[in-house]
Amino acid sequence: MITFIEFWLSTLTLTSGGIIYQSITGGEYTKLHFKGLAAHLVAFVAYAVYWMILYPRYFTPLGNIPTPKVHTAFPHHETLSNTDKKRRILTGNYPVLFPDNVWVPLRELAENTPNDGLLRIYSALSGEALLVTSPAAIRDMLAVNCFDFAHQDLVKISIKRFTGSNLGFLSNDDYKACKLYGCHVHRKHMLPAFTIPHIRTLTGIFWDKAHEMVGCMSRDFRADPSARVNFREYVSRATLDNIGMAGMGHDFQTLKQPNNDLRSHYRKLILDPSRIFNWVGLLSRYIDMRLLMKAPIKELIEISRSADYLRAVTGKLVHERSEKLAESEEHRAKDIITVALESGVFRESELVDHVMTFLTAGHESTATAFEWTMYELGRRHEMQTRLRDEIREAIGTDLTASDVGLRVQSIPYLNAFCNEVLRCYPFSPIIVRVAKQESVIMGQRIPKGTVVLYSAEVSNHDKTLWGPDADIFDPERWMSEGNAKSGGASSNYAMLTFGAGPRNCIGANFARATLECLVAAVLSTFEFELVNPETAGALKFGQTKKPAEGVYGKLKLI
Ligand code: HEM
Repeated sequence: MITFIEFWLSTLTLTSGGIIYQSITGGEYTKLHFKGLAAHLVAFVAYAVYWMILYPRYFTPLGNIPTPKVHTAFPHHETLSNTDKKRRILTGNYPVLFPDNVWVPLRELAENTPNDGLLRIYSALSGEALLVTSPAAIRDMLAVNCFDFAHQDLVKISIKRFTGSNLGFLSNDDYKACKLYGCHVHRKHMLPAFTIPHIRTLTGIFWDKAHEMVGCMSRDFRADPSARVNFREYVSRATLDNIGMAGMGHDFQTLKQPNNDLRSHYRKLILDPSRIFNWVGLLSRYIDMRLLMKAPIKELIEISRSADYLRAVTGKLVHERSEKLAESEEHRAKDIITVALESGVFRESELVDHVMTFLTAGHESTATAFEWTMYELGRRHEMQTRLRDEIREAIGTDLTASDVGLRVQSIPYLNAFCNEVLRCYPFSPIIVRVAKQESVIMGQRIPKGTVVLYSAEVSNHDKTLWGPDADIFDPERWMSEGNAKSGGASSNYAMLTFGAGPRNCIGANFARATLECLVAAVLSTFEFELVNPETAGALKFGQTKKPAEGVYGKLKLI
């Protein structure tokens, strides 16, 4: 349906077009023209006043839910009184229109505003959203009523342009619309490829890629032992090649050829968030995303071109996989696409969508987890030494043995360390959903259209769930008896790095196993310390939790 702003813009264009036409042709402006313009102005002001001032105070159906009365402040504002920090019409509970990392102030708001599991938050132009904070509320949103909450159109439409109708963005509506198979069926038939037993069969691939990455690092190190190493540069290639091999049995070879076409297109698609999307995001509240995405903006055009390139490559690979299936290669580890093809459920075009999703969802997220692991290890030498000793004891000295990848998976301290990194550095610290139909969370009616958020950053650091040391990086919490899976948290909904419920991350086991191989490969070959300990932890602007400048290490071969 056409939005108010779209209607307003069209009629404004007609009215002002009339005036311009009259002035060009020498015709007379009528009073009616100017009354029309004035009416537009009044309608716009009334619209803005209602939604930005009156609605949040008097008309919202969520008015009984607690909301912070203040906006979070920059550090230099700490001396301001609460009156000076009052929630603002333009920036809501945030200090600026577009905070660099929106989850940082969100955590402060959640910790300082007493609530029973639901919190009302206001953002740019007083946009309203609910944050679920307690395990009971998270369970209702992500498990009990999970299909009532879909991704925002902004995310769906922009990502769907290159991933097609992928797993993550299918909602109940899509399910009904899908003539042949629905998302539940897709996920069900994709799941066997992501179970722990099947991931164990892929660990040989994960290890080979990790080992190859370390080979590249060693070669560069020998060429210049004093060089500082940017871990991102290596790991982003390793994880891309890894998904190519484990996903489709195809080596993208970006470790061997860092600047090949595939990688440069991929970088355009994923690695460079642009501030322009802040504005696209805001406008999408008022104007249909499909119109916005057609805007002739350079970044959008380039993204579309790169998406087309990657889809063409993926399409070709899926087709080759499908033909090869007839030849049956029982002796080899089965890549994800082969497992999916064997189910007989998927069309080739659907598999292209899924592979594009795996590339999008799985590559950068895993690479970033590895960067944060290097960041923590580089600052904690005793932990680095302990981890190295345990890794070397478990895998021995023959790093080319066929079962190294598998042995890496059962090193308790490595599991614990990686879990702690994933807890403290969730790649998607905040996930935004929209109620596609009326729903209920903890007995509270949630009207259709309500924006509902869950935040791994908030929940993963919640002291009521994790204990008073929730802010401290401590792998030991995963080592005590019975805590290997829970980290000692008091709820199954305390750790949200991979989401929760039926639509959680399908690739969580894949990501964990890959990460552990990458870390083990580096530590079994090098000792290292951080070159930039003061700045490596600074966050990159955007929706994901990434180091801004990269984590740089000074290596020493062992
Ligand atoms: C450290 C690495 C990773 C992190 C932190 C991560 C995080 C997440 C999160 C939070 C979600 C749920 C989003 C929501 O609630 O809407 C998700 C969904 C998803 N992830 Fe991951 N992910 C990672 C790695 C991977 C990998 C390696 C793959 C595939 C190879 C993958 C594939 C997917 C897919 C397909 C979905 C959508 C699932 C569905 O809706 O049915 N992810 N991921």
